[in-house]
Amino acid sequence: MRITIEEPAVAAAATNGKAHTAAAAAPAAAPAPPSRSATPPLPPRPAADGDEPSTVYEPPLQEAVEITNKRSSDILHDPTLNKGTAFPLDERERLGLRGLLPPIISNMGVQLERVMKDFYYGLDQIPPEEIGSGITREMERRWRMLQGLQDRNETLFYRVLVEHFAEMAPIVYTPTVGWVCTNYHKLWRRPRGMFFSAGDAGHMASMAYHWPQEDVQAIVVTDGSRILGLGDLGTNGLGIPIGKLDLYVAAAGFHPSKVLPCVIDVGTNNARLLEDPLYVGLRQPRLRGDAYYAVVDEFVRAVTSRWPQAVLQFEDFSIEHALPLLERYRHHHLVFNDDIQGTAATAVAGLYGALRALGLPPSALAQQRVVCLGAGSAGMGVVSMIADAMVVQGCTPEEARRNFWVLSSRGLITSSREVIPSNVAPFARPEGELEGATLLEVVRHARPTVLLGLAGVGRLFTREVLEAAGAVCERPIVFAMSNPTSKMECTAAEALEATEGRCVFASGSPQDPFEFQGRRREFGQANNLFLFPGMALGAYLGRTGTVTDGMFMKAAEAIPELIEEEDLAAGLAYPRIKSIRDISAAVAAAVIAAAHVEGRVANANASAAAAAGPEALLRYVKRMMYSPFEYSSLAYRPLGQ
Ligand SMILES: NC(=O)c1ccc[n+]([C@@H]2O[C@H](COP(=O)([O-])OP(=O)(O)OC[C@H]3O[C@@H](n4cnc5c(N)ncnc54)[C@H](O)[C@@H]3O)[C@@H](O)[C@H]2O)c1
Ligand SMILES: O=C(O)C[C@H](O)C(=O)O
Ligand SMILES: [Mg+2]
Repeated sequence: MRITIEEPAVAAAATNGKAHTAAAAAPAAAPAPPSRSATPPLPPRPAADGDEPSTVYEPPLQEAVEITNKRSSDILHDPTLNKGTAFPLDERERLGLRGLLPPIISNMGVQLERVMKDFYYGLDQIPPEEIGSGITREMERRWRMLQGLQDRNETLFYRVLVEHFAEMAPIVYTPTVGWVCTNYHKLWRRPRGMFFSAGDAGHMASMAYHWPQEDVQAIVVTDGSRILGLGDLGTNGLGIPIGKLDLYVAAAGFHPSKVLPCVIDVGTNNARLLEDPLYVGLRQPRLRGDAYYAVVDEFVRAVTSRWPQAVLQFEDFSIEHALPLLERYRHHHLVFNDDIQGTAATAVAGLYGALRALGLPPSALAQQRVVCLGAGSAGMGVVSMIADAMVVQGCTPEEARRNFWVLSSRGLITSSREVIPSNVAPFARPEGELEGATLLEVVRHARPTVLLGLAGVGRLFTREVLEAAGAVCERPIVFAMSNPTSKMECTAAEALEATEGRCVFASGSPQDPFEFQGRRREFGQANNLFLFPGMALGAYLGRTGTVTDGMFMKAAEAIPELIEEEDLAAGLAYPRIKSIRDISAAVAAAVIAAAHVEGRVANANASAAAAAGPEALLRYVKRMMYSPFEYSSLAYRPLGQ
């Protein structure tokens, strides 16, 4: 319900000194006569049918004051009340909107500019060519269409997404989501998720209560500092948690109303965004050091106090903060870092899958020689977990470490380098072994069986590198894991051509099948989408308190079991993503089983299911998953009607 107060414009002019609304700016009317009583005179009664015409009725000018008893998202979803990014701070505070809108308060002129740029669609948005050859205008159109559906009817949106996951994941998720984040401030329609910023210090705990859902089970948060391989996109990075949580619902059966995408805006160092009048994030350089951690700590306290059972996934934090934040919270909170841990488990799963495809047992992992391009959050997470998996397969930690050659932007890392981060040091090659060597030199020298790309730069697996990999190994495993498509180390076609079709290839961003040497070739997607939805579901259902390395290891081992025999014969290292719900259920069950062995399952039902054995546990997980295949009833109906 809404109450509209209409006041004579002169009153507004008297208090404010100048007319400041569209209505008040209309041509001036004669001032009302001074009143002798304390109550203002009633306006003349409008003429009614049958009245003698006397004077022309002149309605008082209206000041646009509207008082509403609606709050928070109900206001944003009421088109007559909504002002989008133009809500001033006092209204944001009084109406429970703080946190539901980006931190910048725009005026209508900026909003108008955004609309007009969109009206001349495509003239201002970054052309898809710049984001990557994988994104076409048709993909943009499909993204807009699906987003409209999600805003109107989430049940139908998720039904469509579940039924057509393989076609639609590349639209709502990687790689199209990279284009969405780059253009987020230009595509802006209505907010989804929450915005916490450095300007909200001291307010975050109360802001969490502005979110209308009492029961939030999963939160994905970014600070926008390393969005895919696209760098610092500031508040625009919120597109990534939104895409990840779309997969939480579609792939793992979280209820759509119980997931919460968040961005922590501590500024951006992206000059293009800072100069763009349409940018909706804080216009300041990124906070660092103690000031940065104070903001993230307050955010974590705010959301974990309001929703203590929720799983919190950290996503796309730059190398400076990704590992320190994980270490800061992982021992006391239900958190994980998808880029470090989810990617690592995905790579281990893919290697087990590739070995199966090559007809080798899991124990063969311990004999692989691995060259990893990229020593960042993802690269070192992957290398460390593969080494742990090699130990599971029978070698000593020292033997495992000798199987790796890791390169950063300065080439091969050896212990003769002056500064080596502590998580990289165990994998530095011995002093004197080709410090700073190029990838090509390293491939020729190390004779790898596995080539991993996690540098986020694009096309570093050149034809020469791939030919060398094919020359030193009969069936090299090549995973070009950087995202989005433009940052992949090589395409599937490049890998196959350079190795005469012998390599087992997978990539972080999807690759279409094609004919090669008279045979249709398809490829696995080495993307953490195999891990994070099921990991979160298992941790949430189990109420596991924390997320351990053991839970990730068991999740990784569960995935290759699900590759179909005919797909193994065709050289696929991963199961097909059309089976993503079964895969996520299996991952969740593996996670609960591992946590059960570690004595961490606090939910009695999950614990009993784990105790009853793998089949009972999988059945329990599947029954707990939300399905968008039926609308739920919003009116009471006796059973059977
Ligand atoms: N497929 C997946 O599931 C998945 C998961 C996580 C991250 N990624 C992708 O991995 C990439 C890296 O992510 P990150 O979080 O590790 O980033 P990061 O910034 O932490 O690390 C990047 C690393 O690449 C190295 N590097 C940069 N240029 C290089 C060059 N020319 N040669 C060799 N190394 C170079 C840097 O030195 C650094 O070690 C991104 O593109 C991201 O999208 C993919
Ligand atoms: O988002 C993805 O597609 C995978 C991964 O988390 C990444 O950062 O690239
Ligand atoms: Mg990521």
